[in-house]
Amino acid sequence: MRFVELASVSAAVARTSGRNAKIDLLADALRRLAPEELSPGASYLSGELRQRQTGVGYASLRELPPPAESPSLSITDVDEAFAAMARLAGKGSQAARRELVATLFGAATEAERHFLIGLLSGELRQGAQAGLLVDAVARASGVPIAQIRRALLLAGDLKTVAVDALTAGAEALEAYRLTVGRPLAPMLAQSAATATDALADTGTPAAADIKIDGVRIQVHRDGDRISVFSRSLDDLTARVPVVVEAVRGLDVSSVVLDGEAVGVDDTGRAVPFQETSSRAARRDGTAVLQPFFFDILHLDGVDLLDEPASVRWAALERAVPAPLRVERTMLDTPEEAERVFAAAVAAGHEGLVVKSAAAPYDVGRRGSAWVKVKPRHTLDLVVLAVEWGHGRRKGLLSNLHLGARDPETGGFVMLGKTFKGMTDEMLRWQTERLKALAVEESDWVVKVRPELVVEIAFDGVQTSPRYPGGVALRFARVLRYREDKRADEADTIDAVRAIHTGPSPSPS
Ligand SMILES: Nc1ncnc2c1ncn2[C@@H]1O[C@H](COP(=O)(O)OP(=O)(O)OP(=O)(O)O)[C@@H](O)[C@H]1O
Repeated sequence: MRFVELASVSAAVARTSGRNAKIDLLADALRRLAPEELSPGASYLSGELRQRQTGVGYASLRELPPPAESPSLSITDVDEAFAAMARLAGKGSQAARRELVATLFGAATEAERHFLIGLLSGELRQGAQAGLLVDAVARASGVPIAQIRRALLLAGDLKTVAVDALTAGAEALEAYRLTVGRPLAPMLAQSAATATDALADTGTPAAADIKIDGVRIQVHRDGDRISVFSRSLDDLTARVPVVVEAVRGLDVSSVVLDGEAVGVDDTGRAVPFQETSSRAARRDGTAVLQPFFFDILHLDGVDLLDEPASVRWAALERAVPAPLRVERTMLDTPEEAERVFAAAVAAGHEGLVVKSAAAPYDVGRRGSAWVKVKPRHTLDLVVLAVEWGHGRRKGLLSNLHLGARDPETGGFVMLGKTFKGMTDEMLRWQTERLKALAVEESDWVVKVRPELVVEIAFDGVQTSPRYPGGVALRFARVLRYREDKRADEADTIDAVRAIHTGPSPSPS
């Protein structure tokens, strides 16, 4: 396929409304790609290329030669050019890169350029686009979507999955295995309003775990090699020496553990989340974050992902001593669930995670096998804009405009504003952070790139013609920033509407 066709598919997807129609366009393009074009084609259609992978500076994109009159580039030409740019390093590489950019763009027509710049600037890199492509790979290959998703989470990269699904089919994907040392997307939890509802969702037998208010960790150990990954699969190893030493002390040869790390003070008590989160961000290895493990995905050469939770929990107890595990209580009745929940809240914990004893580890899924219950309901929203403060807050960015995710459009729907709940330190921090995300400013309002996720408490959701989604939050206030979450993981407008129309499960 010629590159111009890929560019026109991308433009058509952007123009088309409706998720299904977009997926059709992408699936059709995937079917038309030759086997050797599948990997770059899938990667570019998902907008996956990053500016930093190629090292191309924005400045060099402003001084381009005139565009070509007619298209001549193939997908392979473009991919080879990007690969050559990425290989450049050291002295003289800047000039060589500029030359490669000039050659590539000189051979590209206006339409192709638009797509190339979108790729290089990251503008095409939207969660929505990548999400659509996952569906498109399923549609084009005929492999069920659930299997594509699982393969994606195990392989960690859509290109590989697309190539295997389209050239070798379901069987090739079935052979994907967990690899010790390579992180996989962690299993996530749904929410319920009460412990009784949570148990109704999981079914019995189940267990109630204390919900630890820290940061998610996934620890891989292969012999002496230990790596720790975050919820978003970033490598945290150098930042959490206490976790590394705790896992080194286990009597195992290889293991993959899932858990939560939390800051503790001198007396061993957990510190507030904001402190844990800032300790996790320190790069100097001085952070004291204590691990509490709640699951095990691999032990001494045996994969446990597909085993029921009861089998994994028994393996966890064998491999990890009690002080390093979360507190877990087996549950049979709603009364027990309510009692354990009340005790957890009274002891100052964030809540419970109720877990089905029969379920496998659902890589990357938010299903009914794990259901969290908290005494307070919150939403994770995205900061869309912010207003300069007045009076005591003069010079600080204060009133946040909050949005929920709209999965249909890939955009955000504004739900209201708040300047409540922030400490002085948070105000200073958000001012710096939001200044860096600013895109335009007028009349005290600074519009920002929608990247920062903030956890909001509220008293309810009301109908409001003033806001575009028709709903607004009552008494919204900031609890904390969620730097471990990306904007495409924020709560959706549907979750907010579900609270409005109730009585349905609450969000986060
Ligand atoms: N015992 C536990 N079992 C599972 N997850 C736990 C446990 N204790 C704390 N957690 C944390 O709770 C999270 C589960 O909630 P969820 O999957 O919805 O992620 P989240 O949106 O980050 O959650 P929240 O916003 O409620 O903290 C896990 O990612 C993990 O970090």
